[in-house]
Amino acid sequence: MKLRKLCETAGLECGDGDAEVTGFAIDNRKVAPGTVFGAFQGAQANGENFIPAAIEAGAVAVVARPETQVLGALHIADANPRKTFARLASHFFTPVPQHIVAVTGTNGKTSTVEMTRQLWRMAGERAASIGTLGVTTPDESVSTGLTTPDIVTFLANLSGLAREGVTHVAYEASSHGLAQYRNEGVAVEAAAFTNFSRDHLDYHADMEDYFAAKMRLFDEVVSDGATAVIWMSADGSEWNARALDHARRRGLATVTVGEAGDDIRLVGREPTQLGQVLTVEHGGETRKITLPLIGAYQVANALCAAGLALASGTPANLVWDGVARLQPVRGRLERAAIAHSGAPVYVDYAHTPDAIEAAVAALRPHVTGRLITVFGAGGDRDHGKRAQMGAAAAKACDVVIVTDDNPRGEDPAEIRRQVLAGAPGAREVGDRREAICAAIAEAGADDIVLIAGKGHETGQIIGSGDNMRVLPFDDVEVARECAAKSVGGAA
Ligand SMILES: CC(=O)N[C@H]1[C@@H](OP(=O)(O)OP(=O)(O)OC[C@H]2O[C@@H](n3ccc(=O)[nH]c3=O)[C@H](O)[C@@H]2O)O[C@H](CO)[C@@H](O)[C@@H]1O[C@H](C)C(=O)N[C@@H](C)C(=O)N[C@H](CCC(=O)O)C(=O)O
Ligand SMILES: Nc1ncnc2c1ncn2[C@@H]1O[C@H](COP(=O)(O)OP(=O)(O)OP(=O)(O)O)[C@@H](O)[C@H]1O
Ligand SMILES: N[C@H](CCC[C@H](N)C(=O)O)C(=O)O
Ligand SMILES: [Mg+2]
Repeated sequence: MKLRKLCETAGLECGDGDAEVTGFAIDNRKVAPGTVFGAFQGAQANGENFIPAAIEAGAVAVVARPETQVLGALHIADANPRKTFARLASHFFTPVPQHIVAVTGTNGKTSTVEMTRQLWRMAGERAASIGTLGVTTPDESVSTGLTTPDIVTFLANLSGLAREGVTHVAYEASSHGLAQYRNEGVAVEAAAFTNFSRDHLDYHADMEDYFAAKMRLFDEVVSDGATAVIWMSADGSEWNARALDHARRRGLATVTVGEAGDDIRLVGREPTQLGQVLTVEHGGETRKITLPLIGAYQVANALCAAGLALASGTPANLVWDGVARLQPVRGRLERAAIAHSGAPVYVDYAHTPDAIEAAVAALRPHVTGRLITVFGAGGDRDHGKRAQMGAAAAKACDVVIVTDDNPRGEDPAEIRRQVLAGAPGAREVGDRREAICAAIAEAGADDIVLIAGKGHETGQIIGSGDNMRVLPFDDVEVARECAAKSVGGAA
């Protein structure tokens, strides 16, 4: 496609620009002849320094701030180059699937996009999801490494999915992704907000800044007239009420969901051994639905997913039938093993204080003995959440073992110390395998073991920069190994 034509379609002024555009890149090392290069100031590097190298490699245009120097290629100047780049690229990567929905929130994004994908699939649609678990299509699941891929990968994935015949996509909009304009430029017909609590304060200045990043989804990213699906918990989170305000101010259709929701109202929840029976009011009808998953948090995600599927036009009877057939999401309260003693061992991706509380609350009704929890906190991430995670575990569990979880560039002992500061009485076992085996060996028949923090992850990240290594590590596999070895039973 000619550059001038592309600019015109995107509503940008690019002068003559008769060069042929062959692709887009935000990393000069990925530039080929005909590429449009996005030069962004980042957290680690300044992409503007790579403009000459990008032009040398064949870039025909550079999207960059007005004050940068671009010699030998067209300068598409904008004070917000990431936004303009996304807009331009979105007119190159076409067509995209007809139905696109997004999910944001501190916890529950991956679960909700995955459940939305499942609901669509059960309703007979060709559906995919994009998020922490990678790109999941009707045929396969491919990891992208980040929750929200970079804008080029995101748009290329969407158009690739459309070419494969996928018509419905649910994607996870992380706060990093939203702040960096990594996932936009396409028509988003509905978006969900799950919840908001502490995380990522290494990246965002404070909770307000973090919330503002999330609110870009309703304020700017979704299409005019889109639907906002908002969880409204019984305890009335102020953040969720504020999210609703944002949606209303933008003039979106709103669907409130939950105990305090008006549109999809959860009026009852009875835990059973392997799931829960929900009473849900929607569209003037009251339904009893058996959700084959445990834990209040999975209900929240399932109902938000239902809200998104309904907003995309999936018929209500198919959506609610689907909710009763949802499959577990990998690494989210996944029952990994049974110890010799009979104690079940669960793996969960809880890595925030709120998530630990939610995961423990999910298991508590199923424990007659002790709840034994093993977890740690990631390195090079929000330090302030560590003691709070420790406190959440210590308050609600009977035995807490603090271990390592992706120490990255930090000293693991120091991370554990910060977690332990909030968890009086907790034990410290640095080696994660040893910690998991200790918990499983100690569990008696009436106990439950929770291994939190890594969920679906398959590696332990040690070191950073050039010294970064990923050692194979899978909580589910390790739990099985330890269970096979366990001789069972606390005294
Ligand atoms: C803090 C953060 O979000 N960083 C991401 C972000 O970096 P950045 O824009 O700050 O880029 P940078 O590395 O400073 O470089 C600036 C620019 O120079 C370019 N560059 C750089 C070097 C070079 O040789 N040539 C070149 O052109 C880069 O491509 C970039 O455009 O954009 C990069 C390109 O897409 C990402 O690789 C990088 O993810 C890093 C590795 C990361 O760890 N990100 C995590 C924190 C993250 O994004 N997590 C979220 C949330 C997780 C969740 O809670 O679910 C996620 O969405 O995954
Ligand atoms: N609705 C919810 N409310 C509270 N906690 C939740 C909720 N959903 C999930 N969690 C907790 O958060 C963990 C991560 O869930 P999930 O992967 O769905 O979230 P996420 O938002 O995608 O996380 P990330 O930001 O790492 O991508 C779960 O394992 C669970 O412990
Ligand atoms: N998307 C999250 C995942 C955290 C998972 C946990 N295992 C950790 O490493 O802290 C992040 O990058 O902050
Ligand atoms: Mg996720």
